[in-house]
Amino acid sequence: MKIIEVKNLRKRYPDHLAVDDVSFEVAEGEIFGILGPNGAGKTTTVECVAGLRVPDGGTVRVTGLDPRTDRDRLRRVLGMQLQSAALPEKIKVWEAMDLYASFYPDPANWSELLDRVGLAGKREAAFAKLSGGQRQRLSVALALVGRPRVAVLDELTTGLDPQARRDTWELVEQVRESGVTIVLVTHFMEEAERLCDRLAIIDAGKVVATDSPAGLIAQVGAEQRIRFRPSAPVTDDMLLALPEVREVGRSGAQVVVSGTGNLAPVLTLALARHDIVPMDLRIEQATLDDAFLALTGRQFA
Ligand SMILES: Nc1ncnc2c1ncn2[C@@H]1O[C@H](COP(=O)(O)OP(=O)(O)OP(=O)(O)O)[C@@H](O)[C@H]1O
Repeated sequence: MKIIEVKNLRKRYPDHLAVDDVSFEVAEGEIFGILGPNGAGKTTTVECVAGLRVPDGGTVRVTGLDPRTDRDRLRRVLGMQLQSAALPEKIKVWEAMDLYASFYPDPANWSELLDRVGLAGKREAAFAKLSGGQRQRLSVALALVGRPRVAVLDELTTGLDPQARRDTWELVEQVRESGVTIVLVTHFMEEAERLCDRLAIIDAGKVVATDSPAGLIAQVGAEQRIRFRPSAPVTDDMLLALPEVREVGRSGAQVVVSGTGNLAPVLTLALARHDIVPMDLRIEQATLDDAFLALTGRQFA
């Protein structure tokens, strides 16, 4: 079932067309990414989805609700984590949770939620005293306190150190496992690749492509490169006979094979059939960066 449907969304600020033509659908239970460089229109898009901005064109439906006319009902199904949780410095963690819970008719048990996001020990701490990662965890808990079916997480890991970022990714996966559909706004390729089931790449207010991370990479025919040292001589012809292989190069004792599709398993199987072991095997996978470059003609800023 489609939990979110966005068709031909358009939003103009007085001096800037922020969202030109954005369409996508989010299925129940998935982690759907909205990936794009700074200023691409990601935040404006999700603000329209959450009913925080009124679009100039197009349609948005969230569980069938129109954010423009069903704001109250929408608030109960969609939880929004804002880009930088703007809480008063002195508010304590438990006070913030209690306050947000009071906005909903049937809130989650916020004490359990704090436990789930790893902040049980910080109940009495003031917002100002939390680390960046803890603030983000709190903002996720606040987005979940109304028991939403969809949580929109915007730039969740910006400014976090690598460990805090990984912890936050785990949290996002746990939230999804608990049955909440997630829309994840990010400008981190690695984050999108790691977490999202599917994603829309947005550039200059338009969707450039929508697919799974692997699908996007395959769509642009981005290549993988495999390097290895064969345990016995291997001919170029033998490798080029595999449909997945496009090019074979040599670098000293190393063979460098470029290609697409299931290159790695196909290649290792073919070598095994010839009793050749690929020593020091290294796979250089194409990434979403490569896909972005191929789709837009420029590097991801
Ligand atoms: N309230 C506003 N008034 C005028 N222009 C705005 C407003 N909000 C955003 N913009 C402009 O619209 C464009 C899209 O902004 P938006 O925040 O949606 O992009 P984004 O992809 O989320 O980028 P970022 O990751 O930097 O937030 C940008 O050029 C931005 O400067």
